[in-house]
Amino acid sequence: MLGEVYLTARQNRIVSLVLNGIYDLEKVSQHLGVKPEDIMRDITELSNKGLIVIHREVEKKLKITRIGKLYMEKGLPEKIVLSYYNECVDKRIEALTNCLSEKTGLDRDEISIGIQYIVKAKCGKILEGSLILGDPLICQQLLASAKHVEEVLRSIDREVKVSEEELADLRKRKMVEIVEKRVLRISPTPLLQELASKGLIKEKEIVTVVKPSMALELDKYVVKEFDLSIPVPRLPSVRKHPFMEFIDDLRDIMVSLGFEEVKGPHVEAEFWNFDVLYQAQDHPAREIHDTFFVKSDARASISSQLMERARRVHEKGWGYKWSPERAMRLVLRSQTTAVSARAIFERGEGEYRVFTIDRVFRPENLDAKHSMEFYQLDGIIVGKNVNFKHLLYFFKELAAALGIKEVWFKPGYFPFTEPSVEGYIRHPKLGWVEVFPGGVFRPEVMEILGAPGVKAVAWGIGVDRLAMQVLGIDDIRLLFTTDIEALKNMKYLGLPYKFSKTSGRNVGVAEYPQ
Ligand SMILES: N[C@@H](Cc1ccccc1)C(=O)O
Repeated sequence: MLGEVYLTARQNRIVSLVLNGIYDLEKVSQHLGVKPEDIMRDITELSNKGLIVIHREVEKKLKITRIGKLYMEKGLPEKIVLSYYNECVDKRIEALTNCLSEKTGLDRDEISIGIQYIVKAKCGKILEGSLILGDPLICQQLLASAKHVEEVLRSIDREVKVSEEELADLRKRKMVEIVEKRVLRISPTPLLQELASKGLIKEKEIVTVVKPSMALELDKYVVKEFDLSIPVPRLPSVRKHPFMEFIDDLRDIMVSLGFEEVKGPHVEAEFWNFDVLYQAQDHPAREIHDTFFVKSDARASISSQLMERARRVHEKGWGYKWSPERAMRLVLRSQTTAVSARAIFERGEGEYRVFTIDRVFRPENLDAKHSMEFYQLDGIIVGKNVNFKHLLYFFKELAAALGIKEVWFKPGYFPFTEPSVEGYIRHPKLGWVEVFPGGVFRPEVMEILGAPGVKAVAWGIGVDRLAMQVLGIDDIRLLFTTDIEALKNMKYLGLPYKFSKTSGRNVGVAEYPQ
């Protein structure tokens, strides 16, 4: 005999949606005006009661890429080139590209792609460096097929099915991509259908605690029974990203060595990134590494007294006309030495040690050893009697704390330090890698920063390279990966003195400098 089944109001609504053929969990949750994850508990309970079945599926969906969206909005580049071709007088590729780009707002790369398609389709050819259109019939065909592609894009956008052939072309041109989506579907069981048809599904308030106030109308409620036999879901244990763990440990080491942590902005004035470091505005040393410039009219504000000091020191030392306008422009900081400089300016004379661990940005081509953004650990030791030996000692001390046995030093060059040093450590696969650049800040730097005559040793350590050594990886991209499998394989055992002998990592103690 089937008995009555009690459901909460929400479970009852879910059940009636499912009985009406709405199986997609996302749609069900939309009907209820909540997020899918909010009804997971109800879904599990309904499934435990044998009323619904949960199906987990992977659905392939088409996604329009950034390029696809651009083409949908502006039209395919070949169409644009053809439609505006007559409006540009100079048909030489360079001039034509500029003209079309100006007229249409499409960037030059896209215009070039348009021209390539026109040539490939034989609607035009390049004669003596100019694009000359040919057979109008062929161009008409090209236009028609471009329009068709745009229509296909719009169909995909409206989630209308398109043919494999049509798709192939769009995928080749990277207008769409296939993304996999995990979807949950639920369907009614025969039991549910039977209960529903006999009107045995009842809605009640389901409570876990009976309060005295309910005593008089107990039949309004159902007290929920706990089913302790249901296995609890096993969640993967959550842990910090190994690279972040390593950075935390680095921070710990710095603090234990008596350093105070400071922070500075990612968007920085050229002034702090270069000028205070005595990197001449007209000198290639300024481009010792490439820099991302911020496309904006915004300018930094810097005290005029400080600017004046920078001007005086630059003009006296380098003999050129220093430009305050240039100094006020904004960049993505290319070195955290900007933060060290700010710290000296704020603290002035006296004795102190500060450090910062943070991201810097440089336009590099991404490969195993280079990334456009990476971490640096910059620090300074400031005081009247600080000297170069303190710097070498610091590097050795840090290496020792990290369990790195070999450090090799050679003289180096940096525009703002003299003397300068480059310290190398040995990576099992990559060989000797430079991770410890540093030096004594030049007197000019200290003068600009308002601490004339004070000594400071400074460094800017490549944290990522250090991490590659410590984490045993040989590709910098892995440090930023979100691929769980790759992350599982990345073992960070912690600092040498933090793990037990049984953990298997065998590190020796670094030798201290004499
Ligand atoms: N900022 C330098 C490193 C450095 C910092 C401080 C002193 C000397 C060198 C770089 O990024 O290459």
